[in-house]
Amino acid sequence: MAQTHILGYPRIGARRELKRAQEAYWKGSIDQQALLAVGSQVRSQNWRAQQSAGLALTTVGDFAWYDQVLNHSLLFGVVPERFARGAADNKLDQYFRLARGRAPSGEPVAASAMTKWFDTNYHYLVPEFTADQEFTLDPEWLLAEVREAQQLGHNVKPVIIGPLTYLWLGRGVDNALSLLPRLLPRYQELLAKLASAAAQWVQIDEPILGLDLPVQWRDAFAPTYEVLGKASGSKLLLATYFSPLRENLPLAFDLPVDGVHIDAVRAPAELVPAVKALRDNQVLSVGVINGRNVWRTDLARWQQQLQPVAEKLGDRLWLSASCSLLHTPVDLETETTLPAAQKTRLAYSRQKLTELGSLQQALQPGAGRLEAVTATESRPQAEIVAELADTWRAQKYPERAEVQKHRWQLPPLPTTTIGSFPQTDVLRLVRKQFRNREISAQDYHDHLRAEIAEAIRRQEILGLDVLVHGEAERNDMVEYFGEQLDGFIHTGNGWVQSYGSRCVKPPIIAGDISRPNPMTVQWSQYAQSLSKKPVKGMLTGPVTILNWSFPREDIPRAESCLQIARALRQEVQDLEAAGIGIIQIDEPALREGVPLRESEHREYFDWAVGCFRYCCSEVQAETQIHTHMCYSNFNAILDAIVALDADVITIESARSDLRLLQAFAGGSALDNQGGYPNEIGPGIYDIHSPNVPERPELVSRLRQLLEVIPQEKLWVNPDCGLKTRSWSEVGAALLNMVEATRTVRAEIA
Ligand SMILES: Nc1nc2c(c(=O)[nH]1)N[C@@H](CNc1ccc(C(=O)N[C@@H](CCC(=O)N[C@@H](CCC(=O)N[C@@H](CCC(=O)O)C(=O)O)C(=O)O)C(=O)O)cc1)CN2
Ligand code: MET
Ligand SMILES: [Zn+2]
Repeated sequence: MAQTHILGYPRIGARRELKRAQEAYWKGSIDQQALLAVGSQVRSQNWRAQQSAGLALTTVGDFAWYDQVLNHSLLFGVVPERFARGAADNKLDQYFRLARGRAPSGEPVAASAMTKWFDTNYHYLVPEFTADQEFTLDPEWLLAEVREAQQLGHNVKPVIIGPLTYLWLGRGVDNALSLLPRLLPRYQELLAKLASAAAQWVQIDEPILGLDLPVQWRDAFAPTYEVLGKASGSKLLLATYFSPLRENLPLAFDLPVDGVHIDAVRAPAELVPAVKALRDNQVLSVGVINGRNVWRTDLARWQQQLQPVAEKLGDRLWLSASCSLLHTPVDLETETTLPAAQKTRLAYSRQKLTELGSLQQALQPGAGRLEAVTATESRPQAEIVAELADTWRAQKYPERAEVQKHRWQLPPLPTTTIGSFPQTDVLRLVRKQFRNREISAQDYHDHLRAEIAEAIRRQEILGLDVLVHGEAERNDMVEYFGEQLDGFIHTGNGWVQSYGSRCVKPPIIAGDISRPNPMTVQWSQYAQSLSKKPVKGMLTGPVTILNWSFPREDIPRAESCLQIARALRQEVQDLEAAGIGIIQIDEPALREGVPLRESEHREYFDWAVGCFRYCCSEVQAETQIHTHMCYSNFNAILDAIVALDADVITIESARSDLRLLQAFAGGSALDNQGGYPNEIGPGIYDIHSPNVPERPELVSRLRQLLEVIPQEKLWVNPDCGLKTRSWSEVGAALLNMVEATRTVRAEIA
């Protein structure tokens, strides 16, 4: 009989218990003991969910106080100098300082860099290596969790990130692979410890096997796993996900491991080759339940496809979700307000465990045929791309720039912000009261207007040049639009971890999308009425709305993206007609939607970039279009960014070096690119940390920027929106930013 297991489970808790406990601990309102207790509760609930769904193994090691990659940095002693002080007495606080730059004990320090986990909206903390990096093993946390689960009666399968993926994720050395000989012995020791803790199986994740790997990285797999296979007293399950294995498929199955997991949702065509490549003593774990979406699985389809595999492999077939369930919400049972008709179509993490059991039953000899779902017809992607062929604005940038310069009369180095201002406790509370019908729509709207007026007043006092309304009306930049548009389901408790304690509630695209009413016009218009300075209209772009929602599975993503773009184009036109002359269309998720395999990039950019341009293809030359992106690492997609043809782009750059900006500035000897031809606002300070930037450091940052970017193209702004910060931090930081800009303006006048 086929066995069942999962690669990982969400750790936020069914009601975001962990988030609340973390934040309370950081604020000082609960002590460490209380935080530890909540973590332990979440773990035992997760394990019980797996056990009671009949899974053969319980996955342990997927829990983290902040991030699973950071767990590994502590596991292997990858702790940069600046965090080492004061560590001995409080390990958890050291961990939080690495993650966020501060903790209840110890001095504030610059936090580790954060970046996207493959093509997801989850962020991990980047390991910081040095050329003389030493690795030490500190397995106590992991071993304690293994013991904790065993004491609760679980058949434990620990999960760790494999050495090659871990090194791949890090920064700080030119060739991280050169560190492998020093890291590998620590993995050997760890595997020995897990085996003596009686782990029969260990899951070792190597998702980089789904990437276009440089040859030296591919070549490193065989010798690495030769060593690990021998060292391990446990059986090893090599887990891959998010992408087809393609040329790495034979490589993966040839490794001396006892099983391989493939993502059959992202790579259905690899099921047959995987069965062929499987060696006699290996198990094949097939991820058929989608770990990246919330729709119920078409089990009939998998019953049919897996029947012959199940007959051939017997208990060497393992059934699983495609990837860790970290990326789906926890439990559909906590949704109390969703209509039954919607609820029956959905499966969150807990329901996915049940689906595994149902599929297992359906693959038993003599099981009845499951009822098939009828597929909807959809038009081919080529037709969509054809519809997007001509979306360029009537005038080219140089011509537009002239008109816009004349219209706005901005000072050199114009200052602005990215859109959101602090979402205060009061604001969230008022929104909650409105949602629970404790206050009227009128009262809620009055409150929002007061928030907007306050944001405008503060910006006027600070002396910023291009203002924003502050996004007070938005719970989230994607969820808000999902609620305004037809075709989306919005959930009450569909939370997914984004980073640390921060979660998002992605809306679900359930049908064709359209815009019944203007979505932002009244707020922007009100804000503009309060100031003579331009106030930017603020929209989330079509690609970001798509990528940060749960998509339909019955039509191509490009089709939904175009539907969203049509709705946004109407909104853009309405904003322009209401006198909003600068409109920002954020596309922070353009980057993460890029397929992991380069061969698929072209097709993605054709429709993604086309959809963005479609939103603004009708506006007047004098209307200035801005866009915004975060999470640096833009070099590889600069051509696509240029093709968006926005008049101004603001990007995150404070934590990255000038190499990034050289690419934007052009003339980089490395790739010989022409750079970004329009205006650009590289973020001059990091908004993810509570630390306030000092004026002298901002002045020198601006001087550096002027060395690579021409003065007439340079804007001044923070890295990203300010919603997660407090007003006291924001006021102090922006004042320093404006003052630093004045200093530098005087120098160039
Ligand atoms: N979708 C998305 N992805 C993104 C970003 C983003 O902004 N949106 N930014 C980047 C970084 N990621 C981020 C992700 C989340 C948050 C964030 O602030 N999340 C908030 C939730 C935002 C939200 O929806 N807030 C709701 C309130 C939800 C809530 O918790 N309400 C309480 C009541 C209010 C309270 O006590 O706080 C409750 O229901 O119990 C609102 O404003 O209405 C959080 O986890 O705390 C920030 C950045 C990349 N990916
Ligand atoms: N306009 C948005 C904001 O300021 C852009 C955020 S990008 C994650 O919050
Ligand atoms: Zn941003």
